[in-house]
Amino acid sequence: MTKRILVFRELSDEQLASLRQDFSVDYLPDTQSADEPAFIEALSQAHGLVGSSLMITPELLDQAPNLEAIASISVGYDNYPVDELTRRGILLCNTPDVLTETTADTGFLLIMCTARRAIELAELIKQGNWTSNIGRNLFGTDVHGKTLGMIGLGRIGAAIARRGALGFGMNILYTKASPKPELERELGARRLEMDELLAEADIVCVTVPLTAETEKLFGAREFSRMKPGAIFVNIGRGKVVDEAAMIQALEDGTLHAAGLDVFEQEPLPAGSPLSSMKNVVALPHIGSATHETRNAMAQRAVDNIRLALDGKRPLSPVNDQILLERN
Ligand SMILES: NC(=O)C1=CN([C@@H]2O[C@H](COP(=O)(O)OP(=O)(O)OC[C@H]3O[C@@H](n4cnc5c(N)ncnc54)[C@H](OP(=O)(O)O)[C@@H]3O)[C@@H](O)[C@H]2O)C=CC1
Ligand SMILES: O=CC(=O)O
Repeated sequence: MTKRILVFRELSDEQLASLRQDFSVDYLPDTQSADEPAFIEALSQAHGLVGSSLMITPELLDQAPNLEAIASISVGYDNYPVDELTRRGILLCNTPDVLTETTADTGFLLIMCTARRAIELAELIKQGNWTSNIGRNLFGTDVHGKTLGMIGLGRIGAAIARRGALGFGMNILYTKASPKPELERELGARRLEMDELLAEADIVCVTVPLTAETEKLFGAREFSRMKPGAIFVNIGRGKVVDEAAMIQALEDGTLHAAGLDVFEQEPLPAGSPLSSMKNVVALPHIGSATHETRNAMAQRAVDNIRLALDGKRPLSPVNDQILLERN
């Protein structure tokens, strides 16, 4: 029997053709919500799913009696009910590593743009308002030589810290990660308690995944413990931060500026104060959004789903206890 795959994000022609050689493929790359009838119809037949960003609920899984594997085109998997997938024997795969450096570039872009007020000052020119020399009121702050506090020091966190330490001579602090002796040697990184890090860091950068433990990890209390003039960057997930508390901290000056690629609700709702605050650089979740990296992520997902549906070990399984139980 030919297995069916529902692909709900764009793949290259070559990737799609390679899947079509061996599987029956339903291709719905423009799916915006898992409620769409065409998606539900294809889901009811699917043995495999390939896509990203849809909230997959247990109720939705009830409508997928044949489902064996999901290949997410993302490294984060907070939109999947992992325990429920495992209970049902459905293998979940993600795309670690291939997006690490690109996402770290975006993290550093946020650090640079926020500290040097690059977007705000570029707008000055676009709006025809560069009429005299820039004065102190528009100066930024240095990045080189400053202290970078990493919340999470996994793949992406380490890649950002490396840019900071080796490229910009920054001091690296970290918390919310197990000890990393190699990075401590390579980068001179120091592991501190959260409050100690907040008191020392000039720039705080969030790279932890969204989990039950990290949800609203950052709130009014944490912002109030940051150094005056410090900058906050979030490249992890929006819900790790209490967004209302962050807006309040930005408004009352507790927090100097923020660089954000992720938000509590995405797309950012029209009218969110974050879309118009001068001391905020907000990007539309573009951490990994380059041609090269999105293609590599899609290829990883294609490879993962093929291996999983062939009964082999995928390249990057999330709930690989299923594979152990099978053997
Ligand atoms: N903005 C964007 O476009 C993108 C955002 N992301 C986000 O970045 C996150 C991190 O990716 P990546 O660096 O590859 O992941 P890793 O798993 O390599 O790193 C996660 C880091 O967070 C730490 N951590 C702290 N608390 C927890 C917890 N409760 N559960 C799990 N980890 C915890 C880990 O600690 P330890 O070192 O002890 O394991 C680790 O240092 C993704 O999950 C995703 O949410 C990813 C890609 C693009
Ligand atoms: O947010 C992106 C991801 O890959 O996770």
